[in-house]
Amino acid sequence: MRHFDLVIIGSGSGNSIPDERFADQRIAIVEKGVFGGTCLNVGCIPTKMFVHTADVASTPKNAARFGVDEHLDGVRWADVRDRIFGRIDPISAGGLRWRAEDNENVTVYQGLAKFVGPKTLDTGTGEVITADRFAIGAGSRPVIPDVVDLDTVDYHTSDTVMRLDELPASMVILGSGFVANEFAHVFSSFGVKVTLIARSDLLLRHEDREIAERFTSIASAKWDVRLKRKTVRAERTDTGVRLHLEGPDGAEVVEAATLLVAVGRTPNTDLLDLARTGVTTHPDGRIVVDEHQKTVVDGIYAFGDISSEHQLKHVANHESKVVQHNLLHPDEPRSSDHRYVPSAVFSSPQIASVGLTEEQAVERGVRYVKGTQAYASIAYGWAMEDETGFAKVLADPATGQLLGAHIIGPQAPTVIQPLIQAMSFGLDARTMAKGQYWIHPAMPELVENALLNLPLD
Ligand SMILES: Cc1cc2nc3c(=O)[nH]c(=O)nc-3n(C[C@H](O)[C@H](O)[C@H](O)COP(=O)(O)OP(=O)(O)OC[C@H]3O[C@@H](n4cnc5c(N)ncnc54)[C@H](O)[C@@H]3O)c2cc1C
Ligand SMILES: NC(=O)c1ccc[n+]([C@@H]2O[C@H](COP(=O)([O-])OP(=O)(O)OC[C@H]3O[C@@H](n4cnc5c(N)ncnc54)[C@H](O)[C@@H]3O)[C@@H](O)[C@H]2O)c1
Repeated sequence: MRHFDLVIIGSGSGNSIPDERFADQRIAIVEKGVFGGTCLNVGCIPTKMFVHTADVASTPKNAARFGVDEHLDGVRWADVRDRIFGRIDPISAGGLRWRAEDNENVTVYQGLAKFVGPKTLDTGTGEVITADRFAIGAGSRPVIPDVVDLDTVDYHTSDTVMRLDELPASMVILGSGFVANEFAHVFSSFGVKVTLIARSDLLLRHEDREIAERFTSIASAKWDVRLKRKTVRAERTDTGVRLHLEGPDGAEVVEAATLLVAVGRTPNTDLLDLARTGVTTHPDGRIVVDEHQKTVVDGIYAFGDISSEHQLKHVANHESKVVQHNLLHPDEPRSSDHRYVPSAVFSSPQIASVGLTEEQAVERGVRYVKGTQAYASIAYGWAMEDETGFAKVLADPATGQLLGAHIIGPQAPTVIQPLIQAMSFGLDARTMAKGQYWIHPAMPELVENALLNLPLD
């Protein structure tokens, strides 16, 4: 049986662990799917390439108010898709080739890893291996909801919908979170009639309520948004799919050419037979880790979607760097920093947030003051004719320390970054607003004014 110093399960964020400092270690990487993981192949990167393309396709809709008349001649789906994957697929293939052929100390196993004993792994390739240490970054996969007869219809998840052969005339999207709202923007901008089915009373209900309410109201004007609906049964039709729903007005049906299921992601722990090696999991399936990303088994670490409550690439990257350090310096371990984890929804409009929502502040009894600023009242907002976007900041009334920040509107994920920086480094709102220049008339003036609008002494 071959023995390694380190085995990495999953080639997503885990692939960045072995660098030149590991040159004297024998390393195995086990990957069951496409090399490079979710973000590169079926997640952040292709979706954002589609989102930008959707932004380009939707400009004519908003052009007339600027006195510019434009029209969309068409969307060449095959060209859109092939531009994106024509860039991504070679990166994945190149990454695999580099690890498998050019890294002398690394062996790549292309199979489904499963523990068969303490620190003993079946690589799914016919070979069982052992190692002193393991780094588990096996990620998550789409949840398939319990809807009667769903298995009898052709449905897509984020894993497959970006590679459709052709654009459908219509799409029903089950779910109301990140994936649902990003793809609703993409496909509706390409001319697909989109219906969104949400269980909750709001889209993006994890966001600050005022932000989710604003988003839901904008989305409802563009898409057929069905809130408070339970999907009970799916049915195949001659032209696609029919969903049977129960909602506030009783039973109803929705039909579309294509169904996209986007109701969350579950960690891939069930594939790993972790009990064989003693690694424990939370009730929701995530691997239990401490602040050093260590599992309960000495020498076994986990990071990213398989263990984190934040299913975000910047978190997976951060945690994999912590694992990398702790593998190299076990006696001086680093801790992961989850104090201010930001997130962004790249839909239309865009949303970004960090820290507490107003509802969380109330629930936790945290004292706060609030400052808001509309894009419509800053100079660049006039330039963009934005009428719906705003920023909202929450701060401690005694110290001025920022507690949370939420932005809906153009380039929100970029505009929010100085607030993430201020929170991470403990810069108070007044010093931040008044202690630096803000380029005029640029979009960060939104942040400056939201800070100045905080009722602080
Ligand atoms: C559509 C979509 C859009 C997203 N957009 C964003 C975004 O804009 N920003 C953001 O921050 N995050 C985004 N995310 C989330 C982000 O992609 C994930 O948080 C991140 O990729 C997780 O990285 P990871 O290294 O933990 O796992 P992954 O990248 O998923 O890597 C895990 C790898 O392990 C492999 N694997 C699993 N089980 C086994 C096994 N038993 N044996 C061998 N191999 C195994 C898998 O095949 C996979 O390649 C998006 C996700 C999706 C689905
Ligand atoms: N921009 C980004 O950072 C980005 C983009 C895409 C995905 N992601 C990550 O991937 C994860 C998965 O995304 P997601 O959108 O699938 O999950 P999500 O958790 O964001 O949203 C899932 C939604 O589906 C709803 N839901 C659950 N079961 C349902 C059912 N049976 N019928 C109808 N609705 C149901 C939930 O109430 C929830 O609102 C996210 O949590 C996020 O961390 C991030």
